[in-house]
Amino acid sequence: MSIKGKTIIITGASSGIGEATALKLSKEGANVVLTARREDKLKELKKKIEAKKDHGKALVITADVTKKQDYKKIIEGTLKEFKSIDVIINNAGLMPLSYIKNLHTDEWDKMIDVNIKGVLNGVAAVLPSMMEQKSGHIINISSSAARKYYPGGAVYCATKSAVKMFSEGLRQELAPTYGIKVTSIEPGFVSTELTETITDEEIKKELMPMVKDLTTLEAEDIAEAIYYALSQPDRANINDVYIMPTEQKE
Ligand SMILES: NC(=O)C1=CN([C@@H]2O[C@H](COP(=O)(O)OP(=O)(O)OC[C@H]3O[C@@H](n4cnc5c(N)ncnc54)[C@H](OP(=O)(O)O)[C@@H]3O)[C@@H](O)[C@H]2O)C=CC1
Ligand SMILES: CC(=O)[C@H](N)C(=O)O
Repeated sequence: MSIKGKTIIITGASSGIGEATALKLSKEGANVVLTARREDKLKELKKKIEAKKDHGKALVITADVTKKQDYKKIIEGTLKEFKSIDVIINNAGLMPLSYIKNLHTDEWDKMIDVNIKGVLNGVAAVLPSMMEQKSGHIINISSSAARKYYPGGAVYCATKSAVKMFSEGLRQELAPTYGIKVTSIEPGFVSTELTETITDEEIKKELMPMVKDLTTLEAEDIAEAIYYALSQPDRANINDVYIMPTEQKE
């Protein structure tokens, strides 16, 4: 199914997976709403997209996913410019890994606020118009971390498990009744800015050298997986996509 002319909101579009996804989906003709906190990065991306022939349009709306009033701005801005909302990709996230004994409780709070509540806020914001039009697709970026613990990941893994299970509940409640599709994307290591959110010195020493020797996934690989989920016929819902670097054991 073509996504040409569809309206797609992408959170965390200022770098990594969000940025690569915006480029891929606009290349396929979708109109993308780019949201994140760093306006300069979003404006650069909009320029890049609109400089390409045959790409969809791009709209920049700066927003913090933890703020419900920012979502109001996203929805109003999107409907004003593109008239409908077909897809939201709840991608914004952070990963300040740490060992529990080090009690980085402020970072635990931040992960819960952005990785879980940010997704809930996104879903709550788009549902009224998707339920009314009886169609839509919600894509939540979970992680391979939803399926297994890895060092320093107790809270991060918990947030990603929450997103995975919430996505399943959302699908069961909304797909059969409202025709709203739901997909959980669960990647292993992807080279992005995400590891820059790590402050715990033990993790930096122990985990990061393991990642250094790995041929990781690229953000473009995840963009392709998202495009695959979006381009299925109406009758097919891709529930989850679990994608790992070939060299990543667990
Ligand atoms: N990289 C990896 O190995 C994997 C990543 N993931 C998940 O993919 C998603 C994207 O991460 P990735 O691309 O790797 O990392 P990046 O650090 O490159 O991207 C994170 C994005 O989230 C945005 N963001 C962070 N906090 C907020 C906030 N409060 N409000 C709005 N936007 C926010 C950032 O934008 P800004 O700072 O401008 O607001 C940025 O655009 C995350 O959910 C991550 O957990 C899942 C599995 C593997
Ligand atoms: C668990 C992973 O492989 C991943 N790097 C993530 O950021 O979620």
